[in-house]
Amino acid sequence: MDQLQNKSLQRKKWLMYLLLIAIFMLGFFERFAPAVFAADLMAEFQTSGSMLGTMTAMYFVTYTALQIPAGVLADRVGPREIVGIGAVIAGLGSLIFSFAPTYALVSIGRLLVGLGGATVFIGIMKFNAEWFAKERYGLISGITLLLGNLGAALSAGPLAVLLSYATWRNTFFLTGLIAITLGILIYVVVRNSPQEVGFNQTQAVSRKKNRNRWDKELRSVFAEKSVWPVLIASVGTNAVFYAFVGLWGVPLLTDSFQLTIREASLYTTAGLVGYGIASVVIGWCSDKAGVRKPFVVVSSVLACVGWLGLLIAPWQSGWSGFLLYTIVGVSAAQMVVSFAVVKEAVSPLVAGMALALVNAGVFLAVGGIQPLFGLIMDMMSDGAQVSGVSVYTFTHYQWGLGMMFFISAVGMIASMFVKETYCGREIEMEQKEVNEG
Ligand SMILES: C[C@H](NC(=O)[C@@H](N)CCCCN)C(=O)O
Repeated sequence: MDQLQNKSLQRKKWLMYLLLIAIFMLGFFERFAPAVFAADLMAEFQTSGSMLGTMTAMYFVTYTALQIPAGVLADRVGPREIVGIGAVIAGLGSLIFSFAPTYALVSIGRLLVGLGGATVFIGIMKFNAEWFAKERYGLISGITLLLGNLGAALSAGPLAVLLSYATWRNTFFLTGLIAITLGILIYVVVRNSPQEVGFNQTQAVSRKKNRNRWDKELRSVFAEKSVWPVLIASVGTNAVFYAFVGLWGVPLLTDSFQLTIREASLYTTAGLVGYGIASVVIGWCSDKAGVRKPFVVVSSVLACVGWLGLLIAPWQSGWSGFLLYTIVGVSAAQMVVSFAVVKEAVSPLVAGMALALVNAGVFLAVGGIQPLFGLIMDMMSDGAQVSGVSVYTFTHYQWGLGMMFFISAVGMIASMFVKETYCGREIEMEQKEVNEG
């Protein structure tokens, strides 16, 4: 490939990445936006908090359930088709949401947003695996996660400001139109791999030769021993962190140290900022070092230190609290390296399925850990309530924190069994041997 061709290929790659990242950020925005509109939605549809919760949870249930199918489709069909069509479905869901006159219809809209959105992350990760050099996979995964979380941050602060100018219906109408436009553009512009634009043709032929039936491939991913320690380690860092910042991190501070919700949110924000920055740093460092496992192990150890600190250290609101929330946030960035390890541990033909398995596993774990934390506190409390709401003290939260520490400790043990993939060099050599022999 001459220099001119290479330049034009690079330009195309970044344009495609930009389109994909735009729909990814929009998806994160839509995921968290109902929190800002909660009061308006409840008033408009005359619903209780639990009905509102059910409606918003539809997104997460569909999203999680469709991760593995999305992985299969990413491998068999390709990111262009699944993300393009997924974005249009999510956009239609958003439009239905914006016009819905009833609770049932608004829920259907939300369900479609989850259904279409489920394809996006796995599609991008598969695209990254095909288009970016394996030596850059950690960095590009870190950047991808950071940008997605920026979309989530936009749905909190700036959206609340926007609300004084626009209604929730206008906002979802607009996001619906943008998603449909992006979906069409992705379908037209994105190509699944450099081979589709004429590069690396020999690789394309050898890949076709090695294809199996999709169910056989999926079974091979579930049977791949090196995927499971990565998943357990990621639960011990990433799932516990998400479960905490998504639900218990703020009430712990308001109940134990009498902070306001606004003050307490600064601590979870510190954790999320640490998570975002560390995602890029860990990805970059791991690529540069040419190894993955030490980064997985160290972040697992860091998670244990953070949760143990929250459990037994004499921390307070103030710098010590900020520090511990930031430590557990930083440790959660392990996910970037985890995604890289699973992608490198399996054949490129099934990378989407392996990434989807780990992502779905972490999502499921978050869904399990959040209620378990509450259940443990309920079991340990004397049932005291004020105006029908349970009252918890720091001692009750310590039981929940103990569970978090336990999960992170199991994750740390699992991290020791994670396979070193040397940033993909190992599987490349194995494939060369297969192709030659
Ligand atoms: C990119 C994102 N997945 C993640 O961030 C995982 N770490 C799992 C997070 C679970 C949050 N409830 C996604 O799939 O959109």
